[in-house]
This record gives sequence, C-alpha cells and structure tokens, in this order.
Amino acid sequence: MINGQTHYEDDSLALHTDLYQINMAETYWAEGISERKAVFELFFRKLPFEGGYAIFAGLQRMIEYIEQFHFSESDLAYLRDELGYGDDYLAYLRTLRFNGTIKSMREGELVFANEPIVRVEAALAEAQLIETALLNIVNYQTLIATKAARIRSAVGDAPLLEFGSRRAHEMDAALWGARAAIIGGCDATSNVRCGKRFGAKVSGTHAHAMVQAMQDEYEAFRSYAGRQKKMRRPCVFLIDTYDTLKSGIVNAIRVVQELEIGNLFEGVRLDSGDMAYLSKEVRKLLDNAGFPQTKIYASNDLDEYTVMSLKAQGAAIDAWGIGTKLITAYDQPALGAVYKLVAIEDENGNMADTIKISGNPEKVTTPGMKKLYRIINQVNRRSEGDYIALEDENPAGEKRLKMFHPVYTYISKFVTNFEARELHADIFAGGKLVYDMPQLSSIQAYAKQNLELLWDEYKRNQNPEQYPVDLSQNCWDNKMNMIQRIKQKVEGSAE
Ligand SMILES: Nc1ncnc2c1ncn2[C@@H]1O[C@H](COP(=O)(O)OP(=O)(O)OP(=O)(O)O)[C@@H](O)[C@H]1O
Ligand SMILES: O=P(O)(O)OC[C@H]1O[C@H](OP(=O)(O)OP(=O)(O)O)[C@H](O)[C@@H]1O
Ligand SMILES: O=C(O)c1cccnc1
Repeated sequence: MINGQTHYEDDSLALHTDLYQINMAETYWAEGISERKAVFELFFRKLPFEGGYAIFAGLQRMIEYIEQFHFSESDLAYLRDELGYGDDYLAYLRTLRFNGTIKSMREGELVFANEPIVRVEAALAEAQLIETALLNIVNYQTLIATKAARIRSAVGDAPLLEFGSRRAHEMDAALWGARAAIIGGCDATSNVRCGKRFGAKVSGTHAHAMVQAMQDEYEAFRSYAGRQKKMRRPCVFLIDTYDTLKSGIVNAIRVVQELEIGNLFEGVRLDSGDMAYLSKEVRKLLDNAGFPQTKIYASNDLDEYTVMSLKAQGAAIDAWGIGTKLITAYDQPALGAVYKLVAIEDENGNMADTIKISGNPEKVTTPGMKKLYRIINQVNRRSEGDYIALEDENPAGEKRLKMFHPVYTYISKFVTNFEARELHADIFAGGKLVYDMPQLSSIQAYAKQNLELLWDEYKRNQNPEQYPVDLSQNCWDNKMNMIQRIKQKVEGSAE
C-alpha cells in the first residue's frame, strides 16, 4: 500500500490505453469475434502547421511497444480488483500477445493528409487494444519531426541544435522528441540520454548559472575554458549574463587569448536582446581579435519564423539552438491522426470492407485494404503525387496513370514515365518482427532525400501548394458503391 492505495507494479504498457478499448475487446471476446481478422489504418486528415508535408516518425517506439505487448499480472490484478473485470475475460487477456501483421511507412518518409501511415491486420481484439498507444506515439513524434524539418528549412545548412528537454511535456517527450527532431533535420541534441539510447550526436554550451555561481564572468569563463583545454574539448561561451558587448564578448576573447586556446574557441552564444544587432557587433569584435572562424550561436524562443526574420535582417548567426517551440510544437500542439477500421472478416471467413460516413466528405473513410504509392516522374525525379490503390492493383504495371482529386474529381491529370514506389514496409508478420530498424543517421538522411523529391512549391513554410493524394479509380468506385449501399440500408430501415 502507498498512501492508502494498493500499489501495482508499473511493469507493462498494455494499460497505456483508453478504457473503452478494454471494454470493446471484452465485447468482441464475449461475442466470440475477438479472433476475426480486422484491418485498421492510421492516418491524419490535415497537415500540421498549415504546412505542405509532414515527416513520419514513431516507428521505433511502435516496434518496442508491440514487441513487449502483454498484460502483466499486476495489470490483471488491477483490472480485477479495482475495475471489476471477470476472471474469464482476464484469463483471455493473460495469454494475449500481438500476433498480427503491421505495414508502415519508414521513419523519415514524407506523409500527407488522408494516406495510411500504418496498416494493422490482426485479430480484432489485438488490433483494437493497441490503437491508443500507436496514435499516442505517432501523433507526437511525427509532429516534432515535421516541426524540426520546417525549422531546418529556415536555417539552411547551418548547425541546428535541439535544446528543448527542459520544456518538453515530460521526460518521454524530451527523449523521443529529441530523436524525432534529429529525424527532421537537427544536427544534435542537448539530451544526453538521446545520445546514449539512439546514437544521436549530443552538443552543449553552458548556462548563466555557471557565471552567476562564480559571481564573476571573467573567472567563470577562465575556469570553464581551463577545464575544456585540459580535456581538449571546444569552448562555447554564453556571453549575455551581464552585458553582451561591454562584458561577455570582451571576457570571452580575453580568456581565449590568455589561455592560448584559439583552436578550441568554437563559439559564443547569444540568448537575449536584439540578436540581429548584437550578432553583427559581436562578429566585428571576433574578427578584429583574429577569430573569424569562431561561430555565433543564438538561442531564446526561436522558431522558423524568428530564424527567417533574423536572417532577413542580416544577423551574423552561424548556429541555432532551439528548444521550447520545437519540442512542444508550440504553434500546433497536436496532430490529429486517427485509427479507423477499413475491413473485417465476416462470419463466413471473407473479408468485408467497412466505412465511416460523415456529413463532411473529407471525413468519410476510404474502405478496403489498400496500398500506397508515391508516383515519381522518371524525367525530373520529382514526386507527382501519392496514389492510394486497392490491395490487388498494381499501378507500377501501367503505362499511363490517371490521377484525380478524391473529393473534387474534376481536378485530374495523366502521368506517364513514372516510378510507382510503394511506401509501406513490412514491419511485423504473424507477430514476428521482420524489419531491420536503420540507424538514426540513416533515417535523417532518408528524410532529407525524400524532401529533395518534393517540388519547392509544396515545401515552403507559408501557404504551400497542396500535394495531390489521389485514389485509384477502383478505390474511388469501391468507396462510392459502399456509400450508396449504406445509404440505401439506412433509408430502407428508416421507412
Ligand atoms: N532582431 C530580432 N528580430 C526578431 N526577433 C528577435 C530579434 N532579436 C531577438 N528576437 C526574438 O525576440 C524575442 C525576444 O524575447 P524577450 O523579449 O523575451 O527576450 P529578451 O528580453 O531579449 O531576453 P530575456 O530572455 O532575458 O527575457 C525572442 O523570441 C528572440 O528570439
Ligand atoms: O529558448 P528555447 O528555444 O526554449 O531554448 C532553450 C533555452 O533554455 C535555456 O534557457 P533557460 O532560461 O532555461 O536557462 P539558462 O538561460 O539559464 O541556461 C537556454 O538559454 C535557451 O534560452
Ligand atoms: O547547451 C546549451 O547551450 C543549452 C542546452 C539546453 C538548453 N539551453 C541551452
């Protein structure tokens, strides 16, 4: 007992779910349909940040979650003793593991609205119980990878450092968010655990506390630089604790000259004030003192918009440290990915498509098992759009592909001389992991390569063009037929 409450070991993630999933799984079990094959798709309906693309991240954590998925004895005890579930249902949950098949985009893949990022084919109860965790993982990590890519596009090729751990929404978010930020294009993170866990490059300067603790900026810089020199590590001095131009930069240059560590004088960091003005002044002082190689780092509530503004003002900033607005996706705190049932096995063992109807045409789900292709123009090597086809179709075999908008169908084009690249990889087959997770650096390179395939018009941070995500004719016909059938059924039963 802790604080008068029974203590249950936190030893599995199976209860990292919404209660309704456990109740739905119970209904399936009680009805004897929990083992029916079900197909769910995970997708979002609107790109984040009013942007033109998103970058998928979250697969590694999904894999870790699925591999360890089981109800522990303490989970079962809690469900029985606190929530009143019966022993017969709990006995079923005790042996439950994920035995299904998962296809997913690779991390670093570009993803657009309404396309299946992940497809889960599994026993109905298994597929249902993992919904919340999958959405939780993908929604956050994809959002952060996308925000990082937007910031990277503003920064250009300069070093970009993720500094957000202290402001992230708790520790998991700091760790996985830092990893997602690397996928989206950050060069390094200040989160050391992310380095240890995923091989991310780690990087750091020092804080105001070190200067305040020594109560004298010169002494503080001297002590810091002395130790860095001894360890042959580079120095980056934070120069705004008292006065950037009158004190900070003067003390930094003095210490470097006295200790003769010009070769280790990596940079100075600005963290307040007018950074366009200050950076230009600091640049002059560094150059005049003979340190043209020394970089000026900037941090302080930056994002893609402040970066663009500072660059437009000719700020002499060489490296960017970005925390809060990146790790919290400050201007768009959530990605609305959903997980929808698209097919279910019927009582005869045949797969039947399912649909969710809505008054809003963009919210009507697309029924059936589908594959997703990126149509790449062979001549200019740019992406023409994405193409969602039924499972048994193969656009790669076609000479001339008709692509049309799934809602405004008059918007259409024919594409020839294209490569149809399938975007899903096999991740789990029959419950077994069949995917080799690439290194973080390769995932980052993959994201960069994918962005290069995209026309600039879709990539600009403000008011981008809409990238086409089209349905094949068969897929569209199947959807329309199904809408008709459901309408007739509903109208028939209303009469
Ligand atoms: N020249 C500039 N143009 C546009 N934005 C700038 C410029 N210089 C700084 N900024 C941004 O303006 C904001 C200034 O925030 P704020 O006024 O809170 O900081 P400050 O007063 O300089 O420092 P402190 O952190 O000590 O409060 C920050 O987001 C910073 O990145
Ligand atoms: O501004 P962000 O984009 O979130 O980047 C991270 C911030 O965290 C630190 O500030 P903090 O005031 O927490 O500590 P420090 O300045 O004393 O180091 C750092 O100086 C940055 O300003
Ligand atoms: O290393 C830094 O400069 C740093 C790390 C975290 C937050 N702000 C700055």
